[in-house]
Amino acid sequence: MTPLDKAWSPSQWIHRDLTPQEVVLNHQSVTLKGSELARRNLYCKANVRYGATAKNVFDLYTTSPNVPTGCPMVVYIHGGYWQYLSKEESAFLAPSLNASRPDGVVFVAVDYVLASEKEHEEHASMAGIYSAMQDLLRALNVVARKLNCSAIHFIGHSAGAHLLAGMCSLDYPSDQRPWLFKLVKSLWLVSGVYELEPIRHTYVNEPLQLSSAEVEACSPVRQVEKFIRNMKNSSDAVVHIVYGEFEAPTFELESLQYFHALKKAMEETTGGAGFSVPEPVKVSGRDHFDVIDDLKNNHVLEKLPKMFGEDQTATNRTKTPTGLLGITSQNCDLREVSLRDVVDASTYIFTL
Ligand SMILES: N[C@@H](CC(=O)c1ccccc1NC=O)C(=O)O
Repeated sequence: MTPLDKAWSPSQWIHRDLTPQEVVLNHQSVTLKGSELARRNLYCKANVRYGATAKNVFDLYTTSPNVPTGCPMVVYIHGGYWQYLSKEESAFLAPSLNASRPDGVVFVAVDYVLASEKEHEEHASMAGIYSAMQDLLRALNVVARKLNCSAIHFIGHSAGAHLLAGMCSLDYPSDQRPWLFKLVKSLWLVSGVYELEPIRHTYVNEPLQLSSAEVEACSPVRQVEKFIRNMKNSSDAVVHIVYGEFEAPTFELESLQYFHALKKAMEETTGGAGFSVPEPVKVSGRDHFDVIDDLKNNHVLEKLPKMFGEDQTATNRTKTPTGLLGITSQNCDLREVSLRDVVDASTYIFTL
């Protein structure tokens, strides 16, 4: 293993009695088991299509098929260097998040095409994976508005944090930005990668084959102005940058550099950014993997109330439930959907 490969292998830097291979397998098994618990105990509407391929789907998990008005939506985008894992391992936070509020949450586990899935051709490139995030944001807005969600919160881990930051740094038509970002209340960027150039010189690049154009367009640290342009339409979102104490030093640096790039660009923005970025949180005693595995039960859970703010104990809310059954999509091209359709349609665009 070259020093550069090691620097970009989070499994090599753990302080646990496991081999690097074991720690990756352990992450997969913990997240899979947690997700199976969600599938057993929560209502799940699987495979809602948001984009061009059969992998551009997400699953919705709720405490009941009738979602009370005002439930927040929480979206999880998995990591795995754009090559491993799937939505099947992405619902492990759903049980604890659903239990953390009286009305639960609408939890969304996202699938996306992986670079290793060559059958998806151009969608399996970084540019393809990245641009699918536009479709994802549009689709989530459609569903959130249909279910009368009060807010959307995003959690991305590792490569998923990269995609989440990327989703907020893409070019959107200016007339779409206000409604696409209006519901966004928080981003949780956990152990992310924000600059792709170093990765191009490691084993991670074998399936990715990054071009220099992709490195430029798909490195969020190089696109902070677009992030600010988009996110100033959010509802005063908080951007949390989180990483573990026992990360590879490169990963700590990625988080700190992204934080400073955002801060600098925010300072240079006239009229205020419309969102805030607290100091990055370095979670003690955690590595790249258990920093997210344990989000459900200890150190970071105490931060979760902040995720929902005053929604926690909302009692005076009008509780008109909205049927989750109404939002099954079958081969529905969400890119054709406008906000008007979603708000005005008496019969919804999805068919059962
Ligand atoms: N080959 C990597 C694996 C890895 O980075 C990873 C595995 C599962 C979930 C997230 C990961 N990291 C970034 O997305 C390693 O050695 O740690």
